[in-house]
Amino acid sequence: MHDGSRPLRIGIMGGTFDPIHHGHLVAASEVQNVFGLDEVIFVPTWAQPFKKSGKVSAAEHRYLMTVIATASNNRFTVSRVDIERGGTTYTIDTLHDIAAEYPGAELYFITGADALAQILTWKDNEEILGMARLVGVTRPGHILTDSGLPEDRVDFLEVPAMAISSTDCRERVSRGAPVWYLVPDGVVQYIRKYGLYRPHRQSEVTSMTAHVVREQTARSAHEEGERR
Ligand SMILES: Nc1ncnc2c1ncn2[C@@H]1O[C@H](COP(=O)(O)OP(=O)(O)OP(=O)(O)O)[C@@H](O)[C@H]1O
Ligand SMILES: O=C(O)c1ccc[n+]([C@@H]2O[C@H](COP(=O)([O-])O)[C@@H](O)[C@H]2O)c1
Repeated sequence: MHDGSRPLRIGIMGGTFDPIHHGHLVAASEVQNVFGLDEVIFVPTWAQPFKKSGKVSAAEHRYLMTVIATASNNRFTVSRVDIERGGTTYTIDTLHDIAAEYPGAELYFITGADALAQILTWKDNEEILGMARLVGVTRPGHILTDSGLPEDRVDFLEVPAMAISSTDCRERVSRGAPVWYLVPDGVVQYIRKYGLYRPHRQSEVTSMTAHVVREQTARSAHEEGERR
């Protein structure tokens, strides 16, 4: 338990989490343990800059799955900062919002090898490195390199190999294959309850929450505006 004798150490795991899977959870748990983090905050994106053209599930579904997946871990929490801000999700904004909530805390931004390799293309990456240490974790199929990042701001951690991706989970559900043991049980049940990742036959799935309907209406209006 944190006794106030040192700054709080806060991990931040940003992600699309469509859906959250055990690769995310193992990575966060390992970093928490090795770096003695007081808390790891999972931050579901609103619109990741490099994934804007792809179809992503409603943020409320991704947020709720993340809450379900992390609920049993005392040190895991979920933040809505990126969802509430809306627009394109830039990590620099996430860091400013979390830093404002935890003044004086040391921030550790956790990324898989694939995301780390792109960090020099992220908005305000120098400022990101000034605000947080980066922790790059191994991920099967991706090479973990520093990509020219300053050595004193980046740490590398080998985590148990989990060859799981959200893309693979979505693809499995769409063809009726199981995702048990790839994602937490509650997430399997949530996916089934709301008919996620399947061609929708709305009458057969539990109706969507008002939040999701509002979000989908707002996104459609926004996309319509952009087409004009
Ligand atoms: N199996 C894994 N092992 C280690 N890190 C992972 C793993 N899966 C995802 N990550 C990291 O978690 C963060 C969020 O990932 P994200 O939500 O995009 O999952 P994903 O599986 O890569 O999704 P998608 O397949 O839809 O691109 C990123 O930093 C990513 O590198
Ligand atoms: O800030 C940026 O320019 C930027 C560009 C790409 C990705 N990110 C962040 O990287 C995190 C992982 O994203 P993703 O899509 O791989 O789950 C998430 O928090 C994104 O907001 C951030």
